[in-house]
Amino acid sequence: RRKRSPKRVPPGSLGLPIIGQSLGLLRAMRANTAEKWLQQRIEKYGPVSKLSLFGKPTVFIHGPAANKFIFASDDSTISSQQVESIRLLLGDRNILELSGDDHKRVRSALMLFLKPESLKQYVGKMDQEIRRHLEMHWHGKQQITVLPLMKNLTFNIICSLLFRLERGTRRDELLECFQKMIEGMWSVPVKFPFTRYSQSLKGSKRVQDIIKELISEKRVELERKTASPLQDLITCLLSSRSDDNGEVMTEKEILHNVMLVMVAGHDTSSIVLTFLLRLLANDPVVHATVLQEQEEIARSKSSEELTWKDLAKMKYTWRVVMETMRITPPIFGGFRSALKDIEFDGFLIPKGWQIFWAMPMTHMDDNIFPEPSKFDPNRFENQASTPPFSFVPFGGGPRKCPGYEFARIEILVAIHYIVTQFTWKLCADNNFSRDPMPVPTQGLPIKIIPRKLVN
Ligand code: HEM
Repeated sequence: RRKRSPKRVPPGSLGLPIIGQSLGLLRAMRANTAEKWLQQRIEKYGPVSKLSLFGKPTVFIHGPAANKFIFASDDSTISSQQVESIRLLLGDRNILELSGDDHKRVRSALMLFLKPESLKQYVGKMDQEIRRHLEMHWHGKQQITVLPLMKNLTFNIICSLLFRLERGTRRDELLECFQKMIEGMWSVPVKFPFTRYSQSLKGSKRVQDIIKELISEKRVELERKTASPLQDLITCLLSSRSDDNGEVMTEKEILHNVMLVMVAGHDTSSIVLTFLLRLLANDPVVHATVLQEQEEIARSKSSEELTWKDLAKMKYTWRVVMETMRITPPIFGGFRSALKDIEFDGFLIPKGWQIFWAMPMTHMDDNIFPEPSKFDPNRFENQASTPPFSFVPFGGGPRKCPGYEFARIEILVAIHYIVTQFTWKLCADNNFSRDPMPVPTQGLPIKIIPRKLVN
């Protein structure tokens, strides 16, 4: 009988105990040189290497096959893995913590509201929220800072669409506590009273209390039939029923998943919008083409508000959004955990080790996207030509972002009104750091000039 040779763990070094290579990676993220840092590893050790990150032995993998392995493997082989500090803030029954049937059940319930057929009817509501935002925060101003405003906008859209929580003192309080929670989310999880993390925990506690109140109120409204099941995400989750007519999600699961959706949906879209504005300021040709497409839509639209049909016409603008996410994906990468000994590319990933994947490694690969640093939205003209698992800003497989359509609608509606109502110029340099999401210098201050509206 042929003896199978034992597989070996990938080359590389685990570095110093506990610290490993964490500080090096974090430093590179902040200096926006993380891609270079990873490239140097690849040159030194090859495409698969071992290192130690955040106290755990880790295998770094990259490329389309690695993305496929991460996104398409079944969750008895590798599991999604969240940092303990974040689990404490969002709750242990949020979808990122779930696997197998639990994950499928909660995901299907979320999709009832987030699927395009449901969201179609809310384009008008998003439209109103965005126009109100521009009226309040842009008109009459000469200079604004984009990132905080976009965060405010996406938070308000989430409150209005997902919770039907309209403007007022409760929404203001929710925003205040939510911001407190977010500020310390990625800080060192030390729970002394004065640390950022303990402030974050306090914020999370108050956010959870407000969401619990909302859930109870909506439960009563549903019973009295003064609310409809599809009016917002919470009523949708409360109303979804299993085959035996039982509730699909427990109250705790509804709470923890509402917490997660608030975080997942607010940061990512606001960053895409911010980088889109930065890019349009830097590229007059792309800006002119987007403006032309949006002005044509403004001229031809049949009602005051944009409709689902109008969004379908924004083909070039969406390509610009995709190219923005290719060059600066809001999510740099992530971690999974090996649940058993696994082989990848001829190497052993031992049970219990982390697996680290990084999105920019395929987005900036010149074999997949020629001249990767060039901003060229037309590379997405024929989307079928992009190889599978190469362009993954929304992830892939069973955990692919369920908020894709929600994000598409809010980004397109926002950009429609911004380009047709304003021109703008950057006031700071073009640099950004990662924290771990990309953050432009000073939050991207811009000078704005209102345009004459087209008829
Ligand atoms: C441009 C905006 C967005 C980007 C780039 C984005 C990106 C991603 C990515 C890459 C993942 C997968 C992470 C992984 O596999 O480890 C993900 C998951 C997720 N996203 Fe998004 N997202 C965006 C907007 C949203 C919005 C608007 C919502 C909700 C309204 C949302 C809700 C979620 C949820 C719930 C998951 C977890 C899915 C699961 O584990 O099954 N995202 N997102």
